[in-house]
Amino acid sequence: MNAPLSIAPQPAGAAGAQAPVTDAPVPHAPAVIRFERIEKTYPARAASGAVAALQDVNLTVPEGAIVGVIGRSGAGKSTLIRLVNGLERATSGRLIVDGTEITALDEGGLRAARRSIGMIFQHFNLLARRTAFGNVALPLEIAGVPSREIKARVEPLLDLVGLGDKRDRYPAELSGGQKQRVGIARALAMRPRVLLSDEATSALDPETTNQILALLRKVNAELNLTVLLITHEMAVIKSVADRVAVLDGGRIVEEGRTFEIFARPRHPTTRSFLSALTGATLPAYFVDRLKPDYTPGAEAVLRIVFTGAHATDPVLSRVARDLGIDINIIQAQVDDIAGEPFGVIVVSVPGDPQTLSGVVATVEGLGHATEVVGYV
Ligand SMILES: Nc1ncnc2c1ncn2[C@@H]1O[C@H](COP(=O)(O)OP(=O)(O)OP(=O)(O)O)[C@@H](O)[C@H]1O
Repeated sequence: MNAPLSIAPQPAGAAGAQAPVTDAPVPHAPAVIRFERIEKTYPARAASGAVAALQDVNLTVPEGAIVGVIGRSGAGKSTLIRLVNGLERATSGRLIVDGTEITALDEGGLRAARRSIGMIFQHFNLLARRTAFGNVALPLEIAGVPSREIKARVEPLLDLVGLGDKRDRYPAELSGGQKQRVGIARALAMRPRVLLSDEATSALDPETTNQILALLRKVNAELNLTVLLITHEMAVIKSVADRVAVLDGGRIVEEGRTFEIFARPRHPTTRSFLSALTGATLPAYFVDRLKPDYTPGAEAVLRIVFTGAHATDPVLSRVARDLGIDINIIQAQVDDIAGEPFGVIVVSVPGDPQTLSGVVATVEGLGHATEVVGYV
């Protein structure tokens, strides 16, 4: 389905209570994680009422996929990921992980199920008194694996994450990125089928973030590991996730292939995450001038997404010619999302509603998606 984007502002929360928008069917690979009508309500405390942290969450994570869940602070991301390994219990609904109904397990059953689920954390959660080797070995020791086998399993894992030469270093002697590599090796020690990533790159600088995300892609591909990650950064989703679910106020408001969501975001929350990403790549002097609303004489800043083989130049020259307007190119870049070419061009055009809707209609009529980023 190629529903064009409308530039008409949608009332806040207009889509919030509806079913999530999704146009990409979940691939046919078997589901390794499946949330079915999951609800999670934290009970009332003395000073505060009950909190509905997750409502009617339905989400499928296909085998071998990397699925990202993005949401703002308080959207319910941590709650969602902690349900998967039973650190939180759902109030209602069914959650199936690797063929086991997690929601039906008692504590003993959960302990066993956790062995096939690895997890990495924002602050790494390493034991300061153990070396890199000792941290990776810990889950194996707890499971009673003989020490010779532990060595045979831990050393290749340290090599896999690029830390073969740091096996005897303590966390305090490692950089943030190296600590997260230890965290990843530790999460893989029990040979899980599922890896959960809880804001694993939020404490890292951009370059280290990219290295860790590349490592996640590598272990996903080499070990056919299914990955569910939560983040508040669209850049993380763009770099690593095959599919994305947008969580807002405890509900999944949009879900689909990352490429499709980037090309045609439909929910206001998704759009605002993408605008923030576009904003982050625009020159600072320009972002400082951006206003959310039109004032007479202002120019509209339009983000146009070109997918596939469409050329950009004929579109812009045609719009300029047909409407008799000037178009200023502010930024143009060709990106790659999950291996598919994806061109984004940011332009400014006359911002009066009539001209702007003419521009949008022409560009969308040629099959491209548009979004008004703001006005200057
Ligand atoms: N143990 C708890 N008891 C009561 N309320 C909780 C508890 N944990 C989370 N909440 C509430 O549930 C909602 C969702 O919280 P959650 O931590 O899942 O969100 P989040 O998207 O992970 O946020 P952040 O990005 O800030 O970590 C919030 O309103 C939060 O205050």
